[in-house]
Amino acid sequence: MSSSRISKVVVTPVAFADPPLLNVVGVHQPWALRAIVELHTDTGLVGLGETYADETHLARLDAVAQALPGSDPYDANALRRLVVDVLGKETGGAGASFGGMLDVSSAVDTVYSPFEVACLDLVGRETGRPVSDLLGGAVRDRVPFSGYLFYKWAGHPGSADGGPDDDWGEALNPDQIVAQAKRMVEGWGFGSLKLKGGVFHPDEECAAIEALRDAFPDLPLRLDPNGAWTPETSVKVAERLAGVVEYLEDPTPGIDGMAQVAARTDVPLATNMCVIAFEHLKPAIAADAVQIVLSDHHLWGGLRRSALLGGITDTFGMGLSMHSNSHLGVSLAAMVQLAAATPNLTYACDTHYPWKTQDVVRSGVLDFDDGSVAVPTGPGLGVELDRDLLGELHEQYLSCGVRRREDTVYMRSIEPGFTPNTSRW
Ligand SMILES: O=C([O-])C(=O)C[C@H](O)[C@@H](O)C(=O)[O-]
Ligand SMILES: [Mg+2]
Repeated sequence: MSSSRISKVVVTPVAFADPPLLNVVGVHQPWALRAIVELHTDTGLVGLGETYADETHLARLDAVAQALPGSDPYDANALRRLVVDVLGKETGGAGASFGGMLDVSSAVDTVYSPFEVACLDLVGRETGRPVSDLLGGAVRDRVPFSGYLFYKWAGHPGSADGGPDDDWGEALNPDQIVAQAKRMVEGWGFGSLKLKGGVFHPDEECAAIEALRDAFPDLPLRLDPNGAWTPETSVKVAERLAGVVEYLEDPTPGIDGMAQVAARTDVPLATNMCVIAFEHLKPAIAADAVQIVLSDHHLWGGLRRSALLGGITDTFGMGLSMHSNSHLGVSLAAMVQLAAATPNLTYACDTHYPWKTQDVVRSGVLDFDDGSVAVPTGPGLGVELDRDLLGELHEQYLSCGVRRREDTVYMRSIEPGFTPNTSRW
């Protein structure tokens, strides 16, 4: 039994430069926000977690952080009770919204997650075991990721507080998407590709997928329009891309809509939008609405609950993939540890990692080779904070002015008439 207790909790909001990546609700702001959670113990250890940093979420993290000293990092059930209690007092059980695409009915899982990850990091450091061992043991020593392609502008248009322009250039047509994919494949070795759609008419996005198929005959492909299409259009796209994509991700919103599409196509449907909490699994499975669930430990309540999700998808014969949002190295390490210990991870995981140019962890641990990351075998998550970089990215948070993810608001500052493309086509 451990004698260590949590003695101090530090939550540091950070901002890092993010390119103008387009999606169904708008465009990424010049700065992406994350919060880095540090749990210090009275035995001198530090455990790490990473999560969203929208200001409402930050306030909830801070409330939990204040209540946490004295807690036992081994007692995940007590941690969850504490989060439920604190949020009950702070919010009366309100949900949370993360940038227009992800709304959750309860904030418990998203607030609990970075603390649970940091506790597992602590326990791993104390016992000398990698987090994958604490989740049941690694079943693979490398975790495959897919190259995440985005339509994008060449740079952030004339924003006074804009971040530095990126060197990816414009990607607004099939040729430019293929060029982006070549850079992803050549630079990181990805063995599968996902295109973020929901930006242009589905015919154009299908043409981009077909151009990718011609350019990369052997790579599995995915298209994710984040619910931009009606069920009718989704069926037409599925007919056109049958045999071309390994799955279509959230072609249309909602369990009912996805079920209508699933009934009329053999193309597997994946989701990180209509099944984002345990309560959604029963209706989705009953309606056979989705064949693949994208797990996400930030959203599903940490690593153990994500492992539980893996078990449920296995039980019901569903596929399992992994979702990402713009993130830094602590999240990547947690994703890698979880994926390492997930026997039925049937698809390469998503990651936004190639899109960022800054980090808070020391380099050299989480390198991509052949599109995959070697599972760290050292204690805990296997990554260390670089305190200079943490300080730098915190300064960027303080000065950048962004306080929540607002893709639609930012898009409207550039195209005032913009309305989200949800169910548009
Ligand atoms: O698979 C997904 O739906 C995502 O990756 C959601 C993200 O928010 C993505 O759309 C983005 O970064 O714009
Ligand atoms: Mg998705």
